[in-house]
Amino acid sequence: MLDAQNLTCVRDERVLFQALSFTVGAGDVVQVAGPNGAGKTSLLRILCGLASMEAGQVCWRDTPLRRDREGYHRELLWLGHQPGVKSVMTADENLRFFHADSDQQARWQALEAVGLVGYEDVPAAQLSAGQQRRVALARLWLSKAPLWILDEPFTALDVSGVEKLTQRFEFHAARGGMVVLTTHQPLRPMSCPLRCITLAPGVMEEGA
Ligand SMILES: Nc1ncnc2c1ncn2[C@@H]1O[C@H](COP(=O)(O)OP(=O)(O)OP(=O)(O)O)[C@@H](O)[C@H]1O
Repeated sequence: MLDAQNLTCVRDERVLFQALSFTVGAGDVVQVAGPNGAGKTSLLRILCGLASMEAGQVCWRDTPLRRDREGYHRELLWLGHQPGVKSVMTADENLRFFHADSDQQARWQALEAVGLVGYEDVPAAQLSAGQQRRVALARLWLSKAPLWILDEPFTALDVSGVEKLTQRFEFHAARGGMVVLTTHQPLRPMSCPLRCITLAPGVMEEGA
């Protein structure tokens, strides 16, 4: 469904990756790994159509992104490595901002799923770093997008937060969803196919 074809990315005259190809199919979870500066965020932003590349193309459902960006973005949920919440808004208002068609019950259930019962009406600025991250991640319980591209979603999460999120990935994949994520920590064995693409200077590997 998501098809990365011969991607080459150069930043500051340095080749981050070259002729990188892979596909992400229904039910796949793909981890992009590599040391700081290897190009993980750059790759994710290219996959989202948010950054340029020197060569290659990304296709979604056999169509190059440049031909139907709007259609692609309707099927994509992208969470960058910042907490991704608006600090003056409450947790509930943040979810309503991104999912205007959601009802309050669904939003509160999403907040409950990420362990934020009792924090629905608290401004994000008054939440801890991990709680702010959980507000952003609550979108994964509201979104109907089949493709999730997530940059370091585990950042600032405690052990229970990591486990809730991992279970959510398994749930999503079991329904034919797809997840592409970066993380510096190993993922536990999952009930769905998990692949790893490792970026490192001069190395590009794909492994199980
Ligand atoms: N817009 C840009 N302009 C110039 N250089 C950039 C740009 N974006 C990224 N880079 C450079 O590309 C390299 C890769 O950055 P990137 O953020 O993709 O790495 P990363 O693997 O996600 O790193 P980290 O694990 O630290 O998050 C870095 O050296 C960075 O300075």
